[in-house]
This record gives sequence, structure tokens and C-alpha cells, in this order.
Amino acid sequence: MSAPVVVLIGPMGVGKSTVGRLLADRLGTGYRDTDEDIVTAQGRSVADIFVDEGEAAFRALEKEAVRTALAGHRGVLALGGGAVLDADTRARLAGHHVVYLSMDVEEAVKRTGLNAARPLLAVNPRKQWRELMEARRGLYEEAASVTVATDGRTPEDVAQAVLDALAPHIAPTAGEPSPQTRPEDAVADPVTRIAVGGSAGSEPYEVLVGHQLLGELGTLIGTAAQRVAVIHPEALAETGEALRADLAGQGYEAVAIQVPNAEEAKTAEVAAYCWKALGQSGFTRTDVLVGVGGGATTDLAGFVAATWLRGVRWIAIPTTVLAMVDAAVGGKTGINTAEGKNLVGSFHPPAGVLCDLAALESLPVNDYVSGLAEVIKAGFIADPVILDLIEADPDAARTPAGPHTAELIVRSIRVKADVVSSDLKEAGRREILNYGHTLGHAIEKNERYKWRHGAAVAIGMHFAAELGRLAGRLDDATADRHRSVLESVGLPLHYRHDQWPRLLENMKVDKKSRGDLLRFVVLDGLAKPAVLEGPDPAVLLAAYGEVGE
Ligand SMILES: NC(=O)c1ccc[n+]([C@@H]2O[C@H](COP(=O)([O-])OP(=O)(O)OC[C@H]3O[C@@H](n4cnc5c(N)ncnc54)[C@H](O)[C@@H]3O)[C@@H](O)[C@H]2O)c1
Ligand SMILES: O=C(O)C(=O)C[C@@H](O)[C@H](O)[C@H](O)COP(=O)(O)O
Repeated sequence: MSAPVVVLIGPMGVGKSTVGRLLADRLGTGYRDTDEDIVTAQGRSVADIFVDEGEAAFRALEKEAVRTALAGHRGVLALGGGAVLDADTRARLAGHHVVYLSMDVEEAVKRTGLNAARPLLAVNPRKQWRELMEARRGLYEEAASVTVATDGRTPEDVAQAVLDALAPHIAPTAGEPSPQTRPEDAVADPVTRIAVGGSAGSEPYEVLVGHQLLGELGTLIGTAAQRVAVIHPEALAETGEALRADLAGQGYEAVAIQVPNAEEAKTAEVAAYCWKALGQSGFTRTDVLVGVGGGATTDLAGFVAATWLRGVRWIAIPTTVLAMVDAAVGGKTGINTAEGKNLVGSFHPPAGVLCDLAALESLPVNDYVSGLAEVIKAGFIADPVILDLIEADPDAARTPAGPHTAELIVRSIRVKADVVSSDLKEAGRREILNYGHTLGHAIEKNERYKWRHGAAVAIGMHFAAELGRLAGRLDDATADRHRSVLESVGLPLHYRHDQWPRLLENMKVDKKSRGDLLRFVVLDGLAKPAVLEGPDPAVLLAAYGEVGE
């Protein structure tokens, strides 16, 4: 009978897949994971199965997947965290080399972080982990022949400890590594750190991009703070409460301040509501604000932080593509008024930015795609590799599961970080980040801030490209590329033709205007942004002629 060389059990997030792949690599055998088997067979994520059919249905699928894998797989096998809940499964494990990878509650909270894809831990992670561990520890110990603690150890160390423990029972298999083994995955998920600021009197800070970054939050908040306020949108009520509870568990007086979704949060009334909440909680200059959400939330949270007591520290936890690549980085904070977009605000950089890529999994596709407008902007103004990556597979670029998601986000953040580090207060170079925004903001105002920012900016970039072309600054190929790449991911190119007089009026309050002089960011070529001052009104109208419908 074939049997797995070793079966790994333990709680979710303990590192079974990373350690399992390392082990398979070292043993020269294949790796298999019953959660992956279920996802492949069902064509849905584990989280979706939980939501669609409930835990009992998932457990039935899991029991069958474990039975099949135990009978047919000869390599390393990892089971889902709850597989041992089933008595038949525990009985089936008898006689196998079963290793329980354990971790304590603190380590578990740190490792799983904000990962909304883990269905059992959406709210109050510390309390739920404790209960989960208490309920399951005995079952893991009952099913396992060996326990290996993972706390504070690297996956390589854990894999070595497993091999040491099993050495008397197993021998490496000679021959080629199995095609299922992916050595490139056999390392802990790396975190990319991008440095921002540090010049012109601004404090330097880092943008972290990766998974399971919650453990960094306490360090960023620091020990001087007694109170922490978490500003979050309605859509992230569970995440906001989980963060609050987690911070309270770390000893802070933590409050969660829920604000409306999207642009409805960027108003003077909502800012005043936040100030009231801070006042009522006795929030002082040493306390820290956390903004978790999309760009609208981080713009508001940063603005509240900039204005409360004339400025308190704040940390951004962006949860949309757009907020990760743009809004949360660079310290532009603000709210809208009836007269225009972002007309009230302040330059107030965060103390740190945590981009947990798992947050993107719950983002509706239209909001995901909206964020691609700012990614594409970064491509046109500074890093054309971004455009190449999107053009190679536009459909993949539209989802967080795409192969280049992390690279697109990191590249875009690097563009922004480079620009704002040299010109925090938009004295000059920073204006290039406004590419497409002059018309984009005018459209947003015209739509009473009901449109997605990225959609308006996409039309604005199309307009800026046509303006550059008609002004004799931009070559046809680069101008045409705007249309093709924006369209390929599903972003809009056109707006109502009859609205031009209103848009022109709206553009007059753009922050780049000087007196009556309209100013636009255009391209003199790919990745060559420049400012076009006071274009001929006929050229402006002709450029809009390409955009209007
Ligand atoms: N400060 C800057 O430098 C800067 C740069 C670019 C854009 N912005 C601003 O950013 C805003 C747009 O940001 P946005 O595109 O992130 O939109 P958004 O903040 O409006 O978020 C879009 C929607 O998704 C919800 N949401 C957020 N994260 C989610 C998640 N992980 N899962 C499910 N739902 C989630 C939000 O509550 C909202 O309803 C605009 O106000 C724009 O002006 C600011
Ligand atoms: O960071 C900047 O500078 C930008 O211009 C980035 C833009 O993508 C962003 O939309 C910003 O909020 C626009 O700023 P505004 O000063 O034109 O309101």
C-alpha cells in the first residue's frame, strides 16, 4: 500500500505548506495539500465554500480529501487545520508518521494577521485563536506521533527539526524531485520594504508589502502611545473591530471609528465626527491613529491625524490596490468640498504603511480595476515595465491572484516613493503624480463624487494623452497605447461630450492652476512627464473631442 512519507497537521497559518514543500524538496519527493485538493476539485476558495455551504459541508469534503490522499500519496502530505476534528480521520492517521506543527497564540495572531481569506478568524483574532487552540490541541496531540514547536523558528529550522525527529523512520528517496515540489515557494513569504521621505524635514518611514504584516503594527505604534483609534469604513467593520480588539489585547486603550464607505467619508462632517470620537476618548499628542481601508479612508484618517491637536502620528493600512500604490503613500491627506476634489487637506506623512496583499482578496472587481488606473499612471510617467506586465496578460492584472500582482504594486509604490521623497509638498516634481487628474477630478466633482476615482482618472489620462499629441508633445504610438492598455483592463476612456463647459469650469480650481492659468501634466514621450501651461482653448476642446461621446 502507498502511504505518505510524513503527514503534517496543525493550526492554519503554522506553516504546513512552506515546511511541507521544504521537506518534500529535501526528501526528493512530492508535496500535496488537502486544502489545495479541495479548492482544485471545487473550483472555489476554502473561504467561499465556508460562506456558500457552511463549515459542516466543508468538513465532509475535507474528510473525503484526506481519505483519498492518505491512500494514494507517497510524498509529504499537509492536512487543513480542522481535519483532525473528524474522529474517522484521526483513526485513519494511526500508523502514519504524523507530525504536529504547533505554535502559541501570540505567534498565531502575528502570522495570520489581517488575512481575510481565513474564514474562522475574521473577528477578534486573539480570542478566537485561544478558543481554537484550546479546542484542538488535544486532538492534534492524539493524532500525532511527534510534536515540533514552530514559535520563533524559520521554516528551514522547522523542516530540519521534523527530519531529525523522523530520521529513525524515514529515508530520503533517490531520484528527481517531484514536479509538485516548488523550491521557489519553499521560503517564507518575503516582505518588501520601501523607504519613503527623510528629506526636507520629513520623517522617513517604510511601506511594507507582503502577507501577515499585523505583527508590525505594535512596533510602529510604539510604547509612547496609550490610546489608538482605528478609523475604518463600513465595508471593513469586521477588520476594524478585529484590529481594535487586538490592540486592546496588547494593552492599548483602543477605539474603532466607523466611517461611511468611499467618498462619503471625505467630508467635513465625517472629519468632525472623528474629531468628536477622539475628543471623547481623551486622545493626546502621543497617541496614534490607524487608518485601515481604501484611499478615501486613508485620505480622511490622515487628514484627521493632521488636524487633531495640530498633528498626531498615524499609520496607514491600505486595503485597496489604489490605496496601496498611491493614496496611503506620500502624506497627501484631505477631504472634498462641494466646490472641488481634495480642496481641504494637509501634507502629513504616515509613520508607516502596511500593505497586506491578503486584504485585496475581498475587494470587488470594479474597485480592484479602479486601482489599476493609478498603477497604469505610474507606468506611463516613470516605469514602463508596469505597462509591459499588464499588456502581457490584462485579465490576470484584474485579479489579486494574477502572477504579477505583488510586482505591479511594488513597482508602483517605488515610483510614488521616489517622487514624494524628493518633493513632499508638491513644489515641482510631485505634480507628475497628478497625470490624468486635472480632468479626472473635474469628472468626479461633476458626478458628485459617486464615481470611482480610478475610472475618472483613466478618462483623464486618455484626455492628457490626446492633449499631449495635439500639442505636438507626444508621439502617436504612446498616445494610442493609453487607449489600448486602459481598455484592456476594463477602464473607461470616454465621458459625456456635452459636459465640457462644466468640466472646464471645474478644472479652474485644480491645485495646479495659478490664477487664471490652467496647467496639465502631459508626456513628452514614454516616462517623460512635463507640465503644459495655458494650452490654447481650441487644443483643449479638440483633445476633449477625442474623449467626449
Ligand atoms: N492621498 C493621495 O495621494 C491619493 C492618491 C490617490 C487617490 N487618492 C484618493 O483615494 C480615493 C480612492 O481610493 P480607493 O480607490 O481605494 O477607493 P475607496 O477608498 O472609496 O474604496 C473603494 C470601496 O471599497 C471598500 N473597501 C476597501 N477595502 C476593501 C477590501 N479590502 N475589501 C472590500 N471592500 C473594501 C471601501 O469601503 C469602498 O467602499 C479617492 O478619494 C482619491 O482621491 C488619494
Ligand atoms: O500624491 C500626489 O501628489 C498625487 O497627485 C497622487 C494622485 O494620484 C492623488 O489622486 C492625489 O490625491 C491628487 O492630489 P490633488 O492635490 O490633485 O488633490
